[in-house]
Amino acid sequence: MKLPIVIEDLAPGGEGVGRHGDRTVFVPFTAPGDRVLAEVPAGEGTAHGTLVEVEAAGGTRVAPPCRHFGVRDGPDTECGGCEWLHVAYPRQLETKARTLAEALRRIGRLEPGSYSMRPIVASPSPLRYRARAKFHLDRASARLVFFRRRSHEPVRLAECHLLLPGLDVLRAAVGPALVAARLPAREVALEWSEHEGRGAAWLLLPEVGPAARARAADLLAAVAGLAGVVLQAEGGPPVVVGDPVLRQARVPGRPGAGLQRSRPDVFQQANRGANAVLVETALGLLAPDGLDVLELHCGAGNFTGPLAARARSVSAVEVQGPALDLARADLGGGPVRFFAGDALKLALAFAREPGGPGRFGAALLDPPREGAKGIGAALRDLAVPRVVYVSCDPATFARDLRACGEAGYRVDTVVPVDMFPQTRHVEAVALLVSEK
Ligand SMILES: C[S@@+](CC[C@H](N)C(=O)[O-])C[C@H]1O[C@@H](n2cnc3c(N)ncnc32)[C@H](O)[C@@H]1O
Repeated sequence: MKLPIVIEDLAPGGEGVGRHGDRTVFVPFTAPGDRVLAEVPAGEGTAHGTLVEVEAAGGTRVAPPCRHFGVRDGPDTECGGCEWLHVAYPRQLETKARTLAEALRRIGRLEPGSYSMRPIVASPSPLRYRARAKFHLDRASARLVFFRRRSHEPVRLAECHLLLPGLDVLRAAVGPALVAARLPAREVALEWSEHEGRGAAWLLLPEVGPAARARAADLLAAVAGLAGVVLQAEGGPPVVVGDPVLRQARVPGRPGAGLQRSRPDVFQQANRGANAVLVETALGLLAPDGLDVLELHCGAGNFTGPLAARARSVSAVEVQGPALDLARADLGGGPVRFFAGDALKLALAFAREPGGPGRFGAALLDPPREGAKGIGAALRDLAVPRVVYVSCDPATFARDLRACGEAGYRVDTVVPVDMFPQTRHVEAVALLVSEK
């Protein structure tokens, strides 16, 4: 049935949310203040509706710049890449900060006011900010595509307003070249270095043998600006063709502030401008000057380099070999010692060593989306007085902060950072201080 609904807010899942009588209704592609007509399943209670028409636009609605965004009304619409291209950026920021505070309260048992919540840090660019992205190859159209929202149907991209212009050009060239080179990639990751004006690709293939390597060389010859490719079969080792190791400026436009190696199969923050602010925020909170620092989940050394410039020593832990290779190539010889392995196991092992407790004056951790279960107790056993936790998932972040609280740490400050404008995702940094 079609129901009139006034959209009151944005839900943590990204949809607009409003009420019809006593029913709460979630409607994608709506903005707070919109008066809409939505198709809603009959019944009672909470419902998920479909937008039929915006009868009157709310004050937070803006015109989305992309032809692929919004309700399905033709081929290549309802792209799953963005959620909030129709919502004014200040409202996106406000919603993200509130979602984070709510997760901290509900899951972390951290009441507002019991810690200092700083204003959310905006991305320097709300559009055209991505230096890397993952695509699928649609062989029928010879295009790199995103999937439609909640489906595996291809959206054959003619444009994407999240990609840096150089990455967008690479995207358009790589799809047809993959088909011409007969490389049946199931997934494709592309990365672009604004500093070098060149890019690299990672291809997930059914198998990687001499034929795939020869075809990858054809691909490199065919695509201007593509410097190298990493080929991988499911569960297999990465195979490098050409030179896929890019140099990214740590601060975009300021190569003098340092360069960092990256490769498309190794984790790296996609939003280089916001990443520079994230690193500065985390180090500002940690104050690592002159300290021996433990860094967990160091990846390719995003925080490690700036830490090494200020700390007395850095012990950096990472589980992924190629990430460590990049970090070592950039930072070997400095005051950094790298450890390959699981963050929790190594932290516990450090704590058991003679002189372990008290060995580190500060710690920084930046785990993947799943968080770092058990890390609170390990940090307590190490007697680390100050810890900065960087997270891309409010739910696991809140869970882990709660466990850190149970292990004797007080959450002092939290800073939300927007790494992913036009989506519901939010990054967060917390400073934890030992109460012991
Ligand atoms: C969110 S990324 C952060 C990487 C890096 N700090 C950066 O800013 O680019 C998380 C990193 O944790 C690593 N990782 C995942 N599980 C791990 C574990 N159990 N032990 C150590 N590192 C792990 C991943 O390989 C990845 O490099």
